[in-house]
Amino acid sequence: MDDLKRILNDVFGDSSSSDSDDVSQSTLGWEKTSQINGLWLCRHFLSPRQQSCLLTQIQKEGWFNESSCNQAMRFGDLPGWATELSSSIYEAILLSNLTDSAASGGDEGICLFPETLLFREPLFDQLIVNKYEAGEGIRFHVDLMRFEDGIAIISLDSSCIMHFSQVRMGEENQEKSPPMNVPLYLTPGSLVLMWGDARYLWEHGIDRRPGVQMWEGQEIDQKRRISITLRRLCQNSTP
Ligand SMILES: O=C(O)CCC(=O)C(=O)O
Ligand SMILES: [Fe+2]
Repeated sequence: MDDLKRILNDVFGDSSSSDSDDVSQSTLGWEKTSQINGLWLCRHFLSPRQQSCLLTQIQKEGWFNESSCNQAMRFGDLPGWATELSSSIYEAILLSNLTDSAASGGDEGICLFPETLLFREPLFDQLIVNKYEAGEGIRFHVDLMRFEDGIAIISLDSSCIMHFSQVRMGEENQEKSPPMNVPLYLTPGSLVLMWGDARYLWEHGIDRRPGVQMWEGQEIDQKRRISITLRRLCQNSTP
């Protein structure tokens, strides 16, 4: 129990400290997307204070000083704040596996992140920070094969809908039925974990053109959005 408390304090701070808006164990819930294996969302992974700390760190990097620059990439040694973020993700998964019986048990269908991925070292060695202005998104894609399985995405600043669409294997299938499309509502401070089917058999994309970002009949207010994607390069790949 003491170990759990220590991990909780390491990840989210001491609940008796003044940072009372930080997310605590009781609010850290994981949602599984029922249609897609290997896709998990933790809606309240970062508190507002943690989000603004991260945004300050990103601003300090100076990557987006030029308005024409909307993406920064790092390989190998990541900035300290990204390494800390990676540790928080690791510890949050480990903790949830320990405390939430629904997420444990080693069955890949219901586990948050397979242990073979969780216990690799380092967990992540590649970072992409994307900056999207209102109306900007990212086309449907499967992340490049030079990255291993097991990807984490943090959303900051503005909400969006990420859509997942089944990868089409052959033309024959394409004529039969439209691909299944699954929307995922990403709020600031949320964490997405993507592995297995979600990483290889589904494309993901974000279309933020006016009129497209609809959720429960309402259009989402589009502002600047920052995302942090953490991945690991395949061992035989060069950056
Ligand atoms: O911005 C996002 O939330 C996703 C980014 C992404 O899919 C990528 O960089 O491959
Ligand atoms: Fe991606």
